[in-house]
Amino acid sequence: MTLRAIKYENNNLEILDQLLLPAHSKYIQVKGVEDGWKVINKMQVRGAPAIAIVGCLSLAVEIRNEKYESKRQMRQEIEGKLNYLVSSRPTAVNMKIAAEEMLELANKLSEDASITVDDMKSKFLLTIEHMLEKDISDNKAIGDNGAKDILSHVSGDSLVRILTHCNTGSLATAGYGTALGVIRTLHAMKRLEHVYCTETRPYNQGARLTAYELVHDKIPATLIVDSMVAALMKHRNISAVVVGADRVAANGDTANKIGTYQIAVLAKYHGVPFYVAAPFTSIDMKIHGGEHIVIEERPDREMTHVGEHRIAAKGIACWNPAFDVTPASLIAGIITERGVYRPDQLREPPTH
Ligand SMILES: CSC[C@H]1O[C@H](OP(=O)(O)O)[C@H](O)[C@@H]1O
Repeated sequence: MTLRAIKYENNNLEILDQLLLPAHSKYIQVKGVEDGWKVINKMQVRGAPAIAIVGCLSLAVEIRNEKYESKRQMRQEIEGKLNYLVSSRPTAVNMKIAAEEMLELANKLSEDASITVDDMKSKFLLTIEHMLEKDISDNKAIGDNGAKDILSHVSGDSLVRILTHCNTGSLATAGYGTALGVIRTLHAMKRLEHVYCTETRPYNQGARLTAYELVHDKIPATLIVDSMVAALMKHRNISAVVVGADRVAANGDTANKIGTYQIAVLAKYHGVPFYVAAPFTSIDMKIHGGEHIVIEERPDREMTHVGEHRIAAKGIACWNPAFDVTPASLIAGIITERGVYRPDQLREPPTH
């Protein structure tokens, strides 16, 4: 049974409530855009690609049974709902890119005199539904491209040891995953000796979600605390670090889960190649560099409590940025569905 963060059948949208994992596996229904905004903002569903897919599917669920007077009215309502969904979380670019693309489609359809308002709705809904299968095929291509590049830097048929951070698997996407997709492919090729996954405080995507996926898939793995990364690189022969991305700027600077930047610095110090795995739906060509990426700050309670249990002294001030930016200079390769690129190749990827 494959792990699914998102279930969408017969216009019924459900998401796996990731705040309850790994103890409880419970799906909750998303009945429209308001629900979509809430489950994304609360991080019941999270992960850059999954955010865009759930956001757009929540729009699909909402508009499917709506009656519109005209294509113009439909387009105007779509724009307002898409802008609302983009506001649910500011750092990952996928929802913003999806909203721009869906609005461009709505404009094109509303200006096409040869189609009716019902034609416009069905074409619009089909495009959203296609996001699910496209994300999975992108992730499998990322897995293949990443595994091939990592193995090209090791001798013979030796096995590799990979460190990853946060969760970038089936629980962050429509399925298979980005960085975890590379790990799944290496495992399928029987070239993966071991995975190390960080706990990823304070939301614990690594301990609660990545460990859950790795155990589910029976992939040999060890959980480490975030502060163990330097010791791990010193004492274990890590072949590569592979992480995901929430927003890659045009120069390759990458915003990803908090803690990624310090792992990249340690990888540079220890001579370990550091890869970012991300589909082009996570690459923001409209911003030059990482200094323009808005970093979401989350509630103090996500640091001071684990569930209902307080672990930090009452009254202490907290700083809880959910992401940090890794400069392109620390990134060996950006693994995409189209190939693996050096950061400076993103603007004009080489044609292989
Ligand atoms: C393929 S998921 C990309 C990215 O999203 C995660 O952030 P969050 O759990 O806050 O949504 C994490 O940064 C992953 O690397």
